[in-house]
Amino acid sequence: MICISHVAKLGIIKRFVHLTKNKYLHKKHVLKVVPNSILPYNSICGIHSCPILLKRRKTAEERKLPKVYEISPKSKGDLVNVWRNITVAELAGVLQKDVNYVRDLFLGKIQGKHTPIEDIKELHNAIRRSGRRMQIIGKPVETNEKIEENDVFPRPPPSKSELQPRPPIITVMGHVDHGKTTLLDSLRNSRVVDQEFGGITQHVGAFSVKLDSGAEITFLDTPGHAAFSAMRARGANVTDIIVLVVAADDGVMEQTVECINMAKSARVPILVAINKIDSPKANIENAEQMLLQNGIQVERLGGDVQAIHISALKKINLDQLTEALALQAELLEIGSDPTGFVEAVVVDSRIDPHRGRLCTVVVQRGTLRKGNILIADTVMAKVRLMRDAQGQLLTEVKPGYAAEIEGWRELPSAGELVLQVESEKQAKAVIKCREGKKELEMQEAEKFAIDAKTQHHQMLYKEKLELKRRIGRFKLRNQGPRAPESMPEDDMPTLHLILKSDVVGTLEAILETLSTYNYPECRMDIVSYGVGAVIENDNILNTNRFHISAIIYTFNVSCPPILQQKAEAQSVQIKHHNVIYKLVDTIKQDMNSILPPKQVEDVLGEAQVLQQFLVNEGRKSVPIAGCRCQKGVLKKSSLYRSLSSMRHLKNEVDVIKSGTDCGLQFIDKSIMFEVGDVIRCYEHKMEPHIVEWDPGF
Ligand SMILES: Nc1nc2c(ncn2[C@@H]2O[C@H](COP(=O)(O)OP(=O)(O)OP(=O)(O)O)[C@@H](O)[C@H]2O)c(=O)[nH]1
Repeated sequence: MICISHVAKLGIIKRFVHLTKNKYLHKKHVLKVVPNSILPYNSICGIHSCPILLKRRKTAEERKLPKVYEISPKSKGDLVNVWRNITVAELAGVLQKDVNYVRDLFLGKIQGKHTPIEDIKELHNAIRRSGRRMQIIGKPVETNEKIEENDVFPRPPPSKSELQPRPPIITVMGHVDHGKTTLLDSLRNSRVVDQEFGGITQHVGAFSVKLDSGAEITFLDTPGHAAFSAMRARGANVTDIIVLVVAADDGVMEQTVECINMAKSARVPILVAINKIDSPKANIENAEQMLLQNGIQVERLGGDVQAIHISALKKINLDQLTEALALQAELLEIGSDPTGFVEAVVVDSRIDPHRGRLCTVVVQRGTLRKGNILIADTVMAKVRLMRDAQGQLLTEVKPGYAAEIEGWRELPSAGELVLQVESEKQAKAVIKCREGKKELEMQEAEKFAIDAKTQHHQMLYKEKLELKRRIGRFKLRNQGPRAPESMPEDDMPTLHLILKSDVVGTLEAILETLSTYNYPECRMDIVSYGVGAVIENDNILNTNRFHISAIIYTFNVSCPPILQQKAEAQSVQIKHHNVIYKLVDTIKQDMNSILPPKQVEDVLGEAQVLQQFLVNEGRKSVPIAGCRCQKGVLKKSSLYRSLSSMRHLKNEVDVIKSGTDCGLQFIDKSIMFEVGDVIRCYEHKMEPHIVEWDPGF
């Protein structure tokens, strides 16, 4: 035992502390040095008074390991309510601890925040580790109202008096290579197109252009298609006008038509830019005619869609295009309310290696400023910096303008609606509530999927049921005669039968037994079945309705004598039973009696090949099997019917008996023999056909 009284050499103490695994090392601690440990005894001796408290630090490995909570064998802690498939986040709520604490309780076996804990035993152990007890209850339903309470929504539309003019937001769309990027590039006066990999638009964002008139226009500098679809998919219609770029040398192409349809379904006005007019192959009339064929009638052809003929590359008529856009925007009376909480739409988001998460938004309402707390779906941002497309820092962003925002905790997706909230606390509450909503939606979707599956199963079940009914497998009190036309017209031997039983239960049991019948060579046709004595109708069925002769099988029911006589007169058989297996036997016999006899092979004898001889016949050598008859007899007339010669020694014989050697030659001379082959002699014979049916008893 050594008493530590002074910490002079921290390094030594650290090593010592590491050895002891004590949480704190204090001068009052009495420590034991294990012989042969890495700490030499002398290094501790001579240490004097120690006024400090040392906290043992975790090693890197220990830091990685989840905290271990012991399971208390007889936990008498608080009782907590949990439910099956409770998630880690939900359990954290129940235990009023954070998610990491809960993860530790599971010893790192469960990681995801929203992972449901399926293993009840694991859950039980984890709760015991927390010193509580658990009881399983049904999952508490969080009502929609409760969830809605914390969510935020866009404000109601502003009144006309609150509206102030704002730049129109333009999306440029068109077929691949028709010049969208070049147009945006020329409008912005930068060379985006040159920097693109393979010439395909990858740059994403939005920028505003100031016209000579002082008016401004904001262009969504994105592959119009993708941005537009993403925004539409999330219900955000950011675009005021679509510029449809059509290359004059190519005309309307597949994607041009798609864009027209998109614009129409979103009810966004179109302005056509017939591009590449500088190209020698340019055919403006043709392009306009093609547009007409696709429902876009330009002004020159008597319609109301403006078409500006431009060259994006040579910057021809670009002013005309922007002026036309400004004019159209004026006609549309585009305006917005720049006051109050910000409402915006995410145009794009990306991660910059130096600046972190960035997201370009177009402000639709309110004025965006540094420090604003924003929320997009379940992602929040505290606006740290705002820049325009040229990278200039902005102090505020008014409606109709775009800005790239820094300060996002995670990346929001394009098309998400961005809303300003009062504080980070409110943002967190909104996120929680939206996550709750999503979970509910997921549960709904799951429920929907389960319901759909159940319905599908029920449908299958009903179909099977119907099938069973048709083959007479299912219980029905009285199943009327089936339609005569439901019987296939073929020559297959068929036993037509009518069943009469005393009670439904027995009838059901008989039908169930009959349903096991599946011998393919004789059909069982249950014409009708029912409960009760044989009635006139059962009998008449045979002659009048079906022109078939069905046998009436009764089970524990009688047949009035008069009907019996009538049946006999009409050669209708009525067979009475009171034991099911006997009834089944009778049915089998009746089936056997209608089946024609079948041909079977009757093995007469077997011979084993001992040697193969090759005998010359004329110029050919033919094989002969030198055999010994081992079973029965070999008959020349029956053996394979292809035997050309059967000899004992040198004599041609007709029969070889068991134990006798012989030489066999087949008509088919290509048959070669090997020692050990078995040659079987058989005859065909006719046998009564016996139905194979195992009803299970
Ligand atoms: N002659 C001529 N060529 C043009 C004009 N505008 C674009 N181009 C050329 O057409 C090609 C395609 O132009 P882009 O601007 O990349 O076309 P895009 O529609 O953006 O293509 P994607 O990004 O692939 O959808 C490039 O080689 C441009 O130089 C024009 O006005 N005249």
